[in-house]
Amino acid sequence: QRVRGPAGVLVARGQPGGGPRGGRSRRRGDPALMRAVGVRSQEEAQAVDEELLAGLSCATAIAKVVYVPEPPTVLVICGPGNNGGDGLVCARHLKLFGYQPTIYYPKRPNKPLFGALVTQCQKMDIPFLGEMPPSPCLIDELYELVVDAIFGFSFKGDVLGAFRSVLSVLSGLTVPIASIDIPSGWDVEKGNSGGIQPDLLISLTAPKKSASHFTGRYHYLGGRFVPPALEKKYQLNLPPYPDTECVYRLQ
Ligand SMILES: NC(=O)C1=CN([C@@H]2O[C@H](COP(=O)(O)OP(=O)(O)OC[C@H]3O[C@@H](n4cnc5c(N)ncnc54)[C@H](OP(=O)(O)O)[C@@H]3O)[C@@H](O)[C@H]2O)[C@@H](O)CC1
Ligand SMILES: [K+]
Repeated sequence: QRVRGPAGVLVARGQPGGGPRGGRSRRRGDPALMRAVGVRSQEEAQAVDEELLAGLSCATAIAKVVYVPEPPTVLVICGPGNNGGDGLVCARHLKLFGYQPTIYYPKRPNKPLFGALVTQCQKMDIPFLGEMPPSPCLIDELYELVVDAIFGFSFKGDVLGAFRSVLSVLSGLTVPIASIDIPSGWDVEKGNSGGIQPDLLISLTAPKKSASHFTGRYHYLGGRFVPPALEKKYQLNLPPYPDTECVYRLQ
């Protein structure tokens, strides 16, 4: 029997990520099991899958750029929405790729998906910081890379609340920043010339208009999950991902 594992791939039950092993076998349609697992609408299931695949794309793009020295220590800063969720998934895959991620996740939404993503990171022994390192030089000293998973395409206006000071620390960094989908604090369409300037941008699904203001060295497209009908409807003209790759280098 095959079930959906943590990375959104199909795995055999009893294999890592494949659910309960051994013990009393459960018959199909067991109501207790259904209650424990929870049921998802088609739309929710698709959104979960996309989030998981988006996070894998981000970790893959970072691994392709290969930041040295080894083993690279990475600070992953996660925001309150799905961009933050992508950061959690990215951190987990970075750990599997041999990196040493640490997560700062100060504003956690009360939704089961995000709770599950945190648990998965904890099970991988990824540490969570209680406080943001207060100065850019402390981050420069402790980490080789910062992953910006704070805000994505739903960000609007000026940065409000606690992330204002987080972004002000990030704008003083010497170590490179990898931004997921959109550099945080940038207007989704117009960018932000005074904001953070990432070295790597991983655009998900399709680059947003603000990507034309990106001046860093590496730009990848990730999230190979767009159905052909949707690509046609929105005229996305996505590039051909080679072989089984989940990322495509645009710059
Ligand atoms: N097909 C898809 O959907 C896919 C989506 N994907 C990923 O999801 C990302 C979009 O996620 P998202 O829509 O959850 O919102 P996101 O940008 O993470 O943050 C919203 C949060 O920010 C807050 N906030 C807003 N403005 C603010 C301000 N000025 N100052 C301070 N806070 C502000 C806002 O607060 P609120 O307005 O609710 O109070 C809310 O809490 C997308 O970029 C990509 O990474 C991929 O996984 C693949 C497929
Ligand atoms: K971001």
